[in-house]
Amino acid sequence: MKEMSEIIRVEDVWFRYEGADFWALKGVSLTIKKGELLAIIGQNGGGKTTLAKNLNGLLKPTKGRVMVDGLDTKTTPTYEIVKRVGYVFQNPSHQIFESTVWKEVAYGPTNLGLSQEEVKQRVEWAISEVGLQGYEQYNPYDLDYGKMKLLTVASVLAMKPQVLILDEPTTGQDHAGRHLLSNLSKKLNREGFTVVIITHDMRFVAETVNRVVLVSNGEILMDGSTREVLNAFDILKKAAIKPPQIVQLASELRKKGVDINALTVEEALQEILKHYKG
Ligand SMILES: Nc1ncnc2c1ncn2[C@@H]1O[C@H](COP(=O)(O)OP(=O)(O)OP(=O)(O)O)[C@@H](O)[C@H]1O
Repeated sequence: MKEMSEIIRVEDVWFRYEGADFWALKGVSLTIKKGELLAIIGQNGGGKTTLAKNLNGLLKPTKGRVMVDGLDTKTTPTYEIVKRVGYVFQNPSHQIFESTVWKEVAYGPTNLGLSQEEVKQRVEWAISEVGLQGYEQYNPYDLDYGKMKLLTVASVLAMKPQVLILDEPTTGQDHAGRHLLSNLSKKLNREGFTVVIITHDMRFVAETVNRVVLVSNGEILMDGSTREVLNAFDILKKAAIKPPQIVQLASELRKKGVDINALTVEEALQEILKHYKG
């Protein structure tokens, strides 16, 4: 297998918000390799967003350091970091401020100082990546919530960052929207983007990512494959997280001697059919 090189390294990071009397991050260390598709999970207030904002230089560690593509976020201008690590905010209205979809997506690449032709190519590419062709002249606020979310992804993609951070992408999404975002995350990852998803949506995690970092109370409780972490019931419980129902069902079935290790409905279906057909 091809050795993946490192894109982000978090070294013993401690973070305290100005004026706060507690540490939001307490000695977090983490390495993210190019081409990974991972989730940072944890209960509300555990430190996920604080960690994610330290990954793209929006926040700088109080102690310790974060290296992005070999650059120390504390001593490198933030725009150099933001160019490499794009952040899609949880709430689209915190990110959208132009009057059309086209202008919104063009904003980032224009600010990078690219030629008009290059901006045009990037906008067309980013809009088609997320499937918003035909909506270029819409006012972003006339789009439904799911499409608004796709627009914020396109705006960040148009900057062609190496890493894409999606903060709680499934909040406010219906089933179809969640499915679309899961497929989009996987597609972008296949195309070479490193994708980091911050979420407490365990079903989305099971369906989407390969690696899971569990953050609780400002610390990393576990870092492993999706299958390992979602099956570590005792550790998840410490972080007040319930594994997806399919994972719980598979665990109960294993106790009864049924050989099943599914994370998703599709996997369970395949394993069950194999059993019956075999
Ligand atoms: N601007 C701020 N000033 C002071 N404290 C903050 C600030 N933002 C977050 N915190 C605190 O830092 C801790 C970690 O918050 P953080 O937002 O990183 O958690 P989270 O896991 O992302 O939670 P959520 O899912 O609710 O976003 C919490 O105790 C939170 O109240």
